Amino acid sequence: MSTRTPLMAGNWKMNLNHLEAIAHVQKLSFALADKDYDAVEVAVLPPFVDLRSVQTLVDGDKLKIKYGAQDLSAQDSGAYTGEISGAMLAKLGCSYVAVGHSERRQYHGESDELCNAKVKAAYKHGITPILCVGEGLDVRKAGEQVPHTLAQVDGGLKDVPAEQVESIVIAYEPVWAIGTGEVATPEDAQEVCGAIRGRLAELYSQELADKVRIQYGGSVKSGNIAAIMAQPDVDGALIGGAALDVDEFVKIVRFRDQ
Ligand SMILES: O=C[C@H](O)COP(=O)(O)O
Repeated sequence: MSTRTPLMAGNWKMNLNHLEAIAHVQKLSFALADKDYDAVEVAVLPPFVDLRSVQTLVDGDKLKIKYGAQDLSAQDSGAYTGEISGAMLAKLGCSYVAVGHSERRQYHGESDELCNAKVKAAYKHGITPILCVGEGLDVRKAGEQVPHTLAQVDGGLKDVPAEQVESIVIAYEPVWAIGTGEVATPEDAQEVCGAIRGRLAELYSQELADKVRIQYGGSVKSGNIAAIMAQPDVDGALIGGAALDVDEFVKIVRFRDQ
């Protein structure tokens, strides 16, 4: 039986300003109890401009909620207008950073090479990357979801050493299921998450592969999370829309109660 602690991470995307972020995290922390954190790791990924407020709240009230960013620069510092470095995120106490979310790949042209540089930048500054991978609808229709996604895993992890990769989180998010209400079936999720674990075993070792947490993401809600989490290679979820509703997010964290 897996000893991996599930990670439920709420990706707020471009929602909630810094005042709304404070109210949201306060409400979430009131709703969650110690036993929730014993069973599941809970994290939020707010917009950059909210992170200082979230840090102050989490530190001041000694909250057990983890937090992180939705992206980072591959560069450390310098003339990169609009970019945010891993060092800056580390200073803000970020535990996690999403890398290569499909919306970054789609709207900002992020390649596997850039994602690989961002994974390395995150580790350089002691932040755990959540490497996002997954296929679009055309790839799914062609039945190529496994090789497509494994190529993204290969690209994102190129030359990243085992001692770093053993802590990575990989989020499998079929693009056709993101924000569409079209959730992948639990079997769809398991097929690709299992293949990702198999690839980690090939690239590194079975021991390492067994340590890595692999999330599913795409229209996760309280009503479908239990069946997805019942799959042997799914270790949590990256949650978009449903994470903006505290009550719904808490129900997802408590998936075992359903
Ligand atoms: O990062 C989260 C994913 O893009 C899923 O978003 P969603 O839950 O709104 O479908």
